[in-house]
Amino acid sequence: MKGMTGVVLAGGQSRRFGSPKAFAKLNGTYFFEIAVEALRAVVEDIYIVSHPSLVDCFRQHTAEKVIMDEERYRGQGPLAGIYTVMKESRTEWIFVLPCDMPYMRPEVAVKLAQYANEKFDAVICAHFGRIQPLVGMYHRRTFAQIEKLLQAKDNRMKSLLDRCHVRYVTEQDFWEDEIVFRNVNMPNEYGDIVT
Ligand SMILES: Nc1nc2c(ncn2[C@@H]2O[C@H](COP(=O)(O)OP(=O)(O)OP(=O)(O)O)[C@@H](O)[C@H]2O)c(=O)[nH]1
Ligand SMILES: [Mg+2]
Repeated sequence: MKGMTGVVLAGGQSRRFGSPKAFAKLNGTYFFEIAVEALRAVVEDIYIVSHPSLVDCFRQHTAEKVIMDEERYRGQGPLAGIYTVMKESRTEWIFVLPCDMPYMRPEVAVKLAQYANEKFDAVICAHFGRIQPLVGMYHRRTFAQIEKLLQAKDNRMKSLLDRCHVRYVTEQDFWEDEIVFRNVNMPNEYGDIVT
């Protein structure tokens, strides 16, 4: 879709996982590639936003753009990643996915993208009663608010959503298997994942 930039959030430390989650594999595919493939179904331009220790590794494994969280907000979590890509890109919307949802599918991105609507600041998956702030679209007009939160060291995605006009997309809008929203935190959570 024109007017939308894709973002793979991959700047976490994977402390609980023990090795970089972006490079864990499901059925032979790196986790980050699963997110890239899902985004590719809806956007032309994709950024992987990570931290200095992983940039070289990403560049060896992908032709996508790889950038680092803006230095002044580094370590402040996904909000810093979103901020960085909004600064780098020009589109009205950015479509965010985390690098640790290996069951994510392109169809989810396609269906969610249909809910992009100028009336809202953010359009976020909230299937089965669980808000997924890292599976959704953020309008550029949220940039100033994001910056304000980062400056105040309030890094919670919830703080941003509380200050935005959000369209929560649920199973009543489109049905999806619960599994697609599973995010991996520990190495032994699921049997089919290879670290
Ligand atoms: N760009 C960016 N992404 C982040 C940052 N912190 C977390 N993420 C990403 O946000 C998603 C969810 O984060 P977590 O589940 O906490 O992953 P994590 O921080 O790597 O793992 P832990 O160290 O165990 O908390 C993952 O895709 C992370 O890579 C950050 O500071 N910058
Ligand atoms: Mg974390």
